[in-house]
Amino acid sequence: MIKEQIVVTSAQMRDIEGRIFAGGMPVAALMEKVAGLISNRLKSIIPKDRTIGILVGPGHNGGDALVVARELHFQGYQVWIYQPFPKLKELTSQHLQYAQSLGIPCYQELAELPSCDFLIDGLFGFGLEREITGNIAATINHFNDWNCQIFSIDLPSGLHTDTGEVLGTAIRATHTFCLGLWKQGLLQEQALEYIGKAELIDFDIPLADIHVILGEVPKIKRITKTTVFNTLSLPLPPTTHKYKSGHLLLICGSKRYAGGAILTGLGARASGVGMLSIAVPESIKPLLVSHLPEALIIGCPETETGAISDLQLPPKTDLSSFSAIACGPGLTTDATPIVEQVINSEVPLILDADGLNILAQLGTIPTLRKRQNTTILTPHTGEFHRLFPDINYQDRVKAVQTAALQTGAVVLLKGARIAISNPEGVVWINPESTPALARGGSGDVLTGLMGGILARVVNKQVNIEDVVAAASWWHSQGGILAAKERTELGVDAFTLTQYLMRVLVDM
Ligand SMILES: NC(=O)C1=CN([C@@H]2O[C@H](COP(=O)(O)OP(=O)(O)OC[C@H]3O[C@@H](n4cnc5c(N)ncnc54)[C@H](OP(=O)(O)O)[C@@H]3O)[C@@H](O)[C@H]2O)[C@@H](O)CC1
Ligand SMILES: Nc1ncnc2c1ncn2[C@@H]1O[C@H](COP(=O)(O)OP(=O)(O)O)[C@@H](O)[C@H]1O
Ligand SMILES: [K+]
Repeated sequence: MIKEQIVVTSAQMRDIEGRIFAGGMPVAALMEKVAGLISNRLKSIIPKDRTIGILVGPGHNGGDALVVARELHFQGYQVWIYQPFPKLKELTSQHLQYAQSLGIPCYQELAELPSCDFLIDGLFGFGLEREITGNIAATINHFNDWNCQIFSIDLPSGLHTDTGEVLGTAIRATHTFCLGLWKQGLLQEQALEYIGKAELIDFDIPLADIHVILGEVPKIKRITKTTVFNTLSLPLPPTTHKYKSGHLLLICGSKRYAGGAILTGLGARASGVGMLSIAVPESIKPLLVSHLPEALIIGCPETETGAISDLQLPPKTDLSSFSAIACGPGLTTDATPIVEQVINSEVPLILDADGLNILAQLGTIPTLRKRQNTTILTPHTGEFHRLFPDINYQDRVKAVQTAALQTGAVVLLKGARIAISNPEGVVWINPESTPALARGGSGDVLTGLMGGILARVVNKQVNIEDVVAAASWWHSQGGILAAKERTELGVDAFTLTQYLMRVLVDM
């Protein structure tokens, strides 16, 4: 387990910190070390002739900020300190006293503050547990209106360390230096507008202490390139053949939503799956053949509305012939019997889009638990709400854990920060993405890609949540790469499919 993958709550961080101190590390020494690393990072970013305002809170986040102030002062920066609190923790108070003795200007009143080019936010860290109100709230809003870059220490002051919720108000940082281990709140969607560019400052927390608190395999993890690479099962064995690289059945599309089937197929193509079969209504079969000549397109009888009415598989084939099924994009809700049929099969199954809407209509979510094989559900927030109206998705990590526990499925909640949970509550969070993906059809691409990876590796002793994580990461990285080359407006879903392979090339 690498540190970049580990995610902690404030209680876990406090326990880990407690072990370090109990082991003999002096608190002041650790603060000195951490703040030294932050100062070095700032020196590499901020030119020497700039003025830096340091915002100091009552706890050790404020203490970190004061050590940073002192170090930057010695490096020749113009520094001032703003400290509005009547009472400080002892160590913080000592650092303030020393900064004052060095002649660093210290202010308690907003009105007295000189201007500056950069702000360092050391108001609150993981010790913030209640709403910020009154003067302090007004102060934070005031600094947000200064048009300058803000570097937050540990996390933007005002964010809940675990949920990323704004507690009253919060600093809108342009950069966040997360200390030691990733705090869960920084990976939650609602924190996104506040954290800017986030990076981890690794201050050598012993792995042994982490393992004692989080277990050998932590439950909540951040997806990294390494996770993905291990799951993709590369390089291919030299003697492989097409049926050893998985056979995916996609069930998707309707006369109304033919494009969704093409996009799902192109997503699956990018996965490198050995065999791809795509069941669609008969009337759109020629269209699919023209876009995916390598796939076996199964034209099915259709309803009057142009949805699949009967899954007519080729002779000598039944659902168990496939390594995995991905079902849903573009089906319309007229394909209800098909969704019931795949749920009743014993094949590893991904349900997306109308597959989920039908599931919600059927009201048979608990029957998913009876499935003998893997089930993966990939709702966006609207679909999630239809499926799980009683689950509050404000804390997305808790929400996916609850949904996975209820269904026995691996649940992926889409959005700017995808969260994935297996029924045991093992969570992956996708830490990087791009709003360029917020366009119709990009979810269809994800379903196809995930289906293909699942079919390829399902019999290779991989964890299913790792497969889902790998697909999410790959999909997001495709979006990021495409947006870099084509701008955020240039990433339509078809274009996205063309960038997926490039992600692997660059890996
Ligand atoms: N973990 C590590 O290994 C290391 C951690 N380090 C650093 O320590 C930070 C955590 O420090 P921390 O525990 O002192 O808490 P912190 O976030 O500074 O603030 C809590 C203070 O705020 C107050 N307060 C709370 N809510 C309030 C409100 N709404 N309005 C007003 N006041 C409020 C509360 O006082 P209270 O009134 O509750 O007594 C308390 O005094 C951490 O983020 C990191 O930067 C590094 O130095 C070394 C390595
Ligand atoms: N703001 C955003 N930032 C990053 N990714 C996003 C954002 N909004 C949506 N996405 C991603 O785009 C995809 C959209 O999927 P979905 O809503 O199912 O679209 P569709 O059904 O039209 O294909 C998901 O992978 C989702 O995580
Ligand atoms: K902070």
